[in-house]
Amino acid sequence: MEITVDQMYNIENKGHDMGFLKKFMMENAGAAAVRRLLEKIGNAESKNILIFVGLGNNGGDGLVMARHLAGYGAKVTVMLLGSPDKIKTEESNWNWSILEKMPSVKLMSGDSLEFNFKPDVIIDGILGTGITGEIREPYASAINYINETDCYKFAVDVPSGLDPQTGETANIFTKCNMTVTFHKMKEGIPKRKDLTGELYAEKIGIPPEAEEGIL
Ligand SMILES: NC(=O)C1=CN([C@@H]2O[C@H](COP(=O)(O)OP(=O)(O)OC[C@H]3O[C@@H](n4cnc5c(N)ncnc54)[C@H](OP(=O)(O)O)[C@@H]3O)[C@@H](O)[C@H]2O)[C@H](O)CC1
Ligand SMILES: [K+]
Repeated sequence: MEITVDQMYNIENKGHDMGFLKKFMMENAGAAAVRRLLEKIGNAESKNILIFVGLGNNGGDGLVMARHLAGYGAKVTVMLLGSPDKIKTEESNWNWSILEKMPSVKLMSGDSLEFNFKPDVIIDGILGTGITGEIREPYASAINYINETDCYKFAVDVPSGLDPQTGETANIFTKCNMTVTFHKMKEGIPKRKDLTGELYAEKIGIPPEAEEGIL
C-alpha cells in the first residue's frame, strides 16, 4: 500500500505522541538502511563511505547510518551541509553530538567539497520528505558532486531532489543505485525507479495503531 507524504508525517507525529519518540524512529530507520546497504556491498570493513547530510531529519537518518557503519569497520566521513548549530531538530542534534565523541568517524561541515579519498559508497541523506521548490545551495553543489562521482550511491528515504509525493524532480536531483524508504512507500517514489535504483520500504517500529484515523 502506498501512502501520501502528509499521511506519513501524521503517522509519525501520532506515533511520537504515543511515546514512540522520533529519535527511536530515526534510529530504526538508519539501522534498517545500513542492513540493506550491507546486503548489497557485503563487508563494510575498510570501505570509504561518504555520507552527505542535510540539516533536517533526512540528514539525521544519515548520521545514524554513520554510527552503525563505523561499528562495522567502515571508514566513514560525514559531510554536514551547513553549520552544526543550524541542525534543525532535537533528534538530529542528538545524533550529531554522539558522532562528535567518535574519532572513528570523520566529521566535516560547511561548503567545501574537497575530499582526500575516493569513496566506495556515497550516502545521500540531503533531502527527504521536507523538500520544497528548487534546490538551493549548498545542497545543489553536493547533488552535482554526487552525480559526477563514480561509485555506489545509496539514497536515504528518497533520492534528493525527487518529490516523494508527486514523483516530479526539482532542477537538480541524485540518481542512485538503491533507495530505502521508511514505514510505507510514498506515492511519488516508485514513479522514478530510474532514480531510486533498487527500492525498499522498511518498517521502523511505528506502532500500527498510529495509523488509526489516518489510513
Ligand atoms: N517516515 C518516518 O516516519 C521518518 C522519517 N524520518 C526522516 O525524516 C525525513 C524528513 O525530515 P524533515 O526534517 O521533515 O525534512 P528534510 O530532512 O527532507 O528537509 C529538511 C530541510 O531541508 C530544507 N529544504 C527543503 N527544500 C529544500 C530545497 N529545495 N533546497 C534546499 N534546502 C531545502 C528545509 O530547510 P529551510 O531552512 O530551507 O526551510 C527543510 O526544513 C524523511 O525523509 C526521513 O528520512 C525520520 O528519521 C523519522 C521517521
Ligand atoms: K535523500
